[in-house]
Amino acid sequence: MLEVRDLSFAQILQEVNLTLHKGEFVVLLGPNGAGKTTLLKCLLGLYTPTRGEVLVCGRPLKHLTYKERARLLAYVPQSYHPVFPYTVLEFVLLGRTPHLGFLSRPGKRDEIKAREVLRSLGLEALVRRRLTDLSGGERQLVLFARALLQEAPIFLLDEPTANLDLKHQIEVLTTVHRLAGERGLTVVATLHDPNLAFGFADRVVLIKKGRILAEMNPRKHPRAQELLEELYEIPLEILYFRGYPLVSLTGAFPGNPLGGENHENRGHFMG
Ligand SMILES: Nc1ncnc2c1ncn2[C@@H]1O[C@H](COP(=O)(O)OP(=O)(O)OP(=O)(O)O)[C@@H](O)[C@H]1O
Repeated sequence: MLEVRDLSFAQILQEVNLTLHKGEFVVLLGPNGAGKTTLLKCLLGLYTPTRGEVLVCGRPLKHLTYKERARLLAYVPQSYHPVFPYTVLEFVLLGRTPHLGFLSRPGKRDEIKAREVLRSLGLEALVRRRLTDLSGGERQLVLFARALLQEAPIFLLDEPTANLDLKHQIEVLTTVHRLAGERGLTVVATLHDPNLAFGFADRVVLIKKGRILAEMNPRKHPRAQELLEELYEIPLEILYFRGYPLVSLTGAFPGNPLGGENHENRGHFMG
């Protein structure tokens, strides 16, 4: 569905190879500045790779028109600062643009779809509110709604849960996971919470200093702890609870006798 071949971008990304399948939910995990957003922007065609290429459904991304790209790829950016005071409904309807003819406007059916998507995310009360007046989390959900309305088969999400409370984090990731399963959507999301990544992703790709450090099966990986410690350069533990890996940082907390400089003793302290 989406293939990254030997991609380098400036000094930021080096020799990235990645194949993303239909219906797969892949999470990019890595420290600040690792290159995750840059990779998403290369996948979108906002940045042109210095080397290598991106293939979408077997076609080089650079050969696709902007409209073709918009039909295939939906993007939710990390942050969005609206300039125009669109209402939520007007803004979400912009997601239909790639499906409309030249100079045509969204019709009644588009509006019904938009309202359905907003309702499915519990946002019906916001329909007439101005985008400029929303909280960061509400705006994030509206961006997600606009991307859903685009009905693209590939979803690129940059920290989709960053401004959301626990309930909405779970709601967004559950929706994404469901859509990947039901509609065969291919999803690439960057996340900063490894526990959410392990809980929802089919595959976790670790990115460090612009390179892929490893790809992991999120449920079980023999070197999970070692790899995450290498990724974040902190001591941590992975505990398994009800079949899910949970990353614990207690070994690094101040006052923990087995933490900090003594973290080589970790693994013996589980209480
Ligand atoms: N337009 C740009 N010009 C120059 N350097 C850039 C540009 N965009 C990003 N960078 C640099 O590239 C590196 C990777 O940035 P990127 O935003 O891709 O990281 P990230 O993994 O998404 O980080 P975060 O988790 O903090 O969002 C950083 O060092 C950043 O400063």
